[in-house]
Amino acid sequence: MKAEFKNEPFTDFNDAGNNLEYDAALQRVAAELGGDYPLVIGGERIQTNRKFQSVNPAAKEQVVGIVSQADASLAEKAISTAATAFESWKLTEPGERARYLYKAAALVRRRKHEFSAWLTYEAGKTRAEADADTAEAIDFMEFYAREMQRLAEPQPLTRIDGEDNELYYIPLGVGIVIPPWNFPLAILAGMTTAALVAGNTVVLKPASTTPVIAAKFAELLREAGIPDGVVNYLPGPGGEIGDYLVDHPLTRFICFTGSRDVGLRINERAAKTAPGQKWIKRVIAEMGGKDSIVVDSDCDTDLAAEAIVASAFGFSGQKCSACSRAIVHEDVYDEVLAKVTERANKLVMGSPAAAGTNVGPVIDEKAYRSIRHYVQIGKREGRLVLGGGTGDPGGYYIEPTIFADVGPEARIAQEEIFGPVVAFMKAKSFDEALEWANNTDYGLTGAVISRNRAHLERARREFFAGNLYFNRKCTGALVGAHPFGGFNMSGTDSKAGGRDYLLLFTQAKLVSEKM
Ligand SMILES: NC(=O)c1ccc[n+]([C@@H]2O[C@H](COP(=O)([O-])OP(=O)(O)OC[C@H]3O[C@@H](n4cnc5c(N)ncnc54)[C@H](O)[C@@H]3O)[C@@H](O)[C@H]2O)c1
Ligand SMILES: N[C@@H](CCC=O)C(=O)O
Repeated sequence: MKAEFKNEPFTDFNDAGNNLEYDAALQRVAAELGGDYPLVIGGERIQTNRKFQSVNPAAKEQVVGIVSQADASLAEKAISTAATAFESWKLTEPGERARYLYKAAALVRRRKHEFSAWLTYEAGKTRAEADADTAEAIDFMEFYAREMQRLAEPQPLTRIDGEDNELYYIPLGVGIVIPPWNFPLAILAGMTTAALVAGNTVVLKPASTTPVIAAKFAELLREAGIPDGVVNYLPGPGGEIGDYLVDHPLTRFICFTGSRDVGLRINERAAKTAPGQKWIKRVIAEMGGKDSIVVDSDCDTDLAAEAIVASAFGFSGQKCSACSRAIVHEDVYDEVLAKVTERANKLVMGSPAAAGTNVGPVIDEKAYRSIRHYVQIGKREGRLVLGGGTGDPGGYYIEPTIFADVGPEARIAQEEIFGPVVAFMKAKSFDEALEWANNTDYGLTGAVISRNRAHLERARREFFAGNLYFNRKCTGALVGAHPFGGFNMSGTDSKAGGRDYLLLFTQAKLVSEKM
């Protein structure tokens, strides 16, 4: 067993040397932009006639890669290849499977800035956000490798005289892994490697806007020695091949992270038994959020402002954990609003490749239009205090935007915007603030900024969120320390990066021998 798990440290970008190394990585990756990426099924690289251009959201004209697109017949080939590979992969010892993950983690660590640079180009992540994404990918692999080794140990069972009883966690079969674009390395790596270290094989369908980083990761798994067919890289239109993969009778489980609508669709389709299907499909679905930071009357208002700005505008608010509602007690409302506005006003919006940029672009034209539409709605539902505008038209830039005096039932207080927009809501009491924090269909993250112990204890019991934080931001869960996943329409609360996670990818088998 390896040494105890520790989180990968983040890079300090106040250090000039680290910035120079990042510059060099950006340059190396720039030389590779525009390359061709085939599908990879059973180790075979397959070019298709239909291609998708992945572009840099910060510079729309820049092509990051040209990616082949699968159709139903290639989806069929990927599933049957994964099913064949499962017959041998499931027999691989858990320790051996774990070693592949340690190796893959070491390879990413060695090329950390290079992976982060791809995230900057393809997802528009600033240096710090890209670095955190890469570090989390390393963490997931290190953590799940240890977890598999733990699950492979003899499991505690009640002793019965004359019997020898053992319980094994065995794999499920072929899994469809469907990640989102917003953590295109960490979440993709976490879901894929959790599935395979548990002994399953995978069809990996990356998000359409970030298929290149997915191809880089699939290639790295090969380099780490994972046999052909265990992970099959299958980019293609979600709406088209997604249903095919989900509906397939050989699909044993679906591991999805993304929007509520797609998650619910997958859940519904997976519940229908296809002809020839022998099992109940398992669905692991992590979905959206409408997350609140509650600010109490007795609190450190600087801390509150810092937490709101970091949670609302980090990666332009494109995190399921982002604070899109600041619910502030009326006693400190004006002060907190002023402090948040002052801090947000100083954020530097611009190219995520540049050192010192705080806010990059949003992911694509669709997101850009949708967020701008919400800004228009916000102008009717609240008072625009900051932002509302756009930036360099060469990219999809939207200014950090603050609306004040928003009601709890307003659309911008209820619907996931997934952009740099925060709604301030003035609560008369802590009771009212807590009631509003719970009045959404979601239940992913939340935070309370307070010095009042009784209020914190109440929130501990009553604030209905999968990840609740006190006196800090509501983003930035760390693997192992903050297992991540939400309640209600935020998903199945699968707690990625926690000790329960791998169980979702296994089934327990008990063998009892009479002695
Ligand atoms: N809870 C979490 O842990 C978590 C983490 C990250 C993102 N998210 C959520 O993800 C959303 C943003 O990500 P997104 O825009 O990529 O989400 P999305 O639902 O649009 O897409 C997610 C994935 O589903 C695929 N897809 C689309 N239609 C499909 C279908 N019919 N069948 C199968 N797959 C299909 C997409 O191609 C993509 O790979 C936000 O709602 C955010 O809150 C949640
Ligand atoms: N785990 C990340 C959010 C993932 C979703 O976007 C966080 O805690 O901020």
